[in-house]
Amino acid sequence: MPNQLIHLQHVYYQYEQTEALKDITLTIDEGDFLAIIGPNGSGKSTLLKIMLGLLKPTKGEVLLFGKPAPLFKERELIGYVSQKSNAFNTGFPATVEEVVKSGLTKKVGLFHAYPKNVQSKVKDALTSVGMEMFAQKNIGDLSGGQQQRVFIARALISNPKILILDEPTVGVDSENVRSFYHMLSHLNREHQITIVLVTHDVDAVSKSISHVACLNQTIHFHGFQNEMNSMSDEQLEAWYGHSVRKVNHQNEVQL
Ligand SMILES: Nc1ncnc2c1ncn2[C@@H]1O[C@H](COP(=O)(O)OP(=O)(O)OP(=O)(O)O)[C@@H](O)[C@H]1O
Repeated sequence: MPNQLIHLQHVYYQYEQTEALKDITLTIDEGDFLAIIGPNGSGKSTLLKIMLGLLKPTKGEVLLFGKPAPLFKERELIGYVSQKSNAFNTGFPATVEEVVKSGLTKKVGLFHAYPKNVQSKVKDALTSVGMEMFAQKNIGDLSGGQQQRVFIARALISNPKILILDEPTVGVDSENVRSFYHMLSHLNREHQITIVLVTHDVDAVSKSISHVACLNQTIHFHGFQNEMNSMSDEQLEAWYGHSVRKVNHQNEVQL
């Protein structure tokens, strides 16, 4: 039986005025590469925050690595790259190496010494995202896509088992989006890192992912990427909330 890293059971989340999530039951197994897709305001970021244990569900249960979320303490097992990472102050005078090293802070604490092998950890993290040549560059001198890779390296330095990314390709130009997803696919397949991401790039991401979840308050579909092609137009419209056009490219679905 696959190892369940995250399990949500009948989860609801209510902001003051808005019911953001309704009856979500979802399991993420070790090795999955899951894309969560859905229209604006459909609850994607809220769902990620629930998975991270940052928001407590109004109703329902969240298990992280088999433990109820409030009892889960091994935070370094879950790497997170937020939407805000790419709104980084590009004038900030930090090298790529320093940014990646700062990912260890939650493990060593602010005033503790870094481990002796910190340089090799930085190098390994940068190599895994194809950015080892940029270690001494100022982060502000990199493109949006290169910065995102550095933030992923920062999340990877504490050896997480799962990486959670909220719209990681915002600020990545369209030519580089596919190679960005290819890099994530490499992390998933070669480094055995489970990946969950929120994205609007249904077409570009489809070659890399194993699973897809279609969200609009509740989960309208969760399954293998190629099974999404079997969703009827009625199901797609119920999910998306308005008329959509499906274009099949062998195993791809474009909306
Ligand atoms: N802090 C908050 N307080 C009140 N309502 C909120 C808050 N955050 C989100 N919401 C509402 O909850 C719903 C889900 O928001 P969420 O940000 O999770 O959606 P999303 O799918 O990530 O949206 P987008 O694609 O636009 O980023 C929306 O109706 C939003 O207005």
